[in-house]
Amino acid sequence: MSTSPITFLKGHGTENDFVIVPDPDNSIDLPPSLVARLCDRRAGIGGDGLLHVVRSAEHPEARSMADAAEWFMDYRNADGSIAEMCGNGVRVFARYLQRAGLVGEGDLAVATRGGVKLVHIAKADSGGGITVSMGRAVLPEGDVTVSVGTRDWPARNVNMGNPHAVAFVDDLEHAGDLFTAPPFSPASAYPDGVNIEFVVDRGPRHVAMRVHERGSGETRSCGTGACAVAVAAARRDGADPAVTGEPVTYTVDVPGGRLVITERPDGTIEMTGPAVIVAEGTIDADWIAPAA
Ligand SMILES: N[C@@H](CCC[C@H](N)C(=O)O)C(=O)O
Repeated sequence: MSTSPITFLKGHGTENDFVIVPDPDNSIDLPPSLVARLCDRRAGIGGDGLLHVVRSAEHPEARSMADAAEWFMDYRNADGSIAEMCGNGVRVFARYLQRAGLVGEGDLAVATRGGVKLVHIAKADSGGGITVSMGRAVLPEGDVTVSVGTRDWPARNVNMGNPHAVAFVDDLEHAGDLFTAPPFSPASAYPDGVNIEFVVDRGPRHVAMRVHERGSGETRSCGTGACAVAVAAARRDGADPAVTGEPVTYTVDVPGGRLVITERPDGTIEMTGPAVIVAEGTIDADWIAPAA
């Protein structure tokens, strides 16, 4: 079977990096094994994940959202697994659409497995950041424990469309090398796996985090994770916009930069951060389908 070359781009948001595969008609076969090879940093292009850019009307998982959002972010983790949402990814996705001339500055709706997300692309002369309305956090009841080596911490279970465990620690070094996923309990809290954030305070409504992402390992940033952290920090600090009627904003530093997260009195969460397209190229047809 002959394989065609694939056009790709590379981009990142706070150094959470992605292989971007534009495929408006959903005609490219992207099995998990190919996604994992593309995301491989030595044998492939390299990325924490892959953004498959498809028209919503052309994708079975997004057709029902096509009236609300023309484009579907078919997000994959670096190991080829599927995730519901990627906060940094959706900003990079919007930046790609803008760069390709498919959308302009201003407002845009993007379909994701976690629902339609509203995105605002700021004008270049006002910083050029991208703000995403991430929806509401869900905080399931129940104690969760995360451990690294001989240390363990209670963690807050926060669902941002995808699952997170947020642990406040004394020192980010206590998270260790994060080469492997930290154990958590009970297993029943996260039947589909979890993204784990380790958090320290930096100042009033200012925290820093490291993350081990489900399906990708330690990454330099996680947008949904930063939202989960901001909500967990606010509740720990006794701040609940639904009670006070006032929005609450946290600055969340990640190894790859800074995200600003605001929770509004109606519970909706906005995330603002950068999104950069780095390169564009073509994936060799022979590499896509190696000889048997
Ligand atoms: N890096 C992303 C999250 C990507 C999905 C995650 N690994 C999962 O499996 O839930 C972000 O910026 O939110």
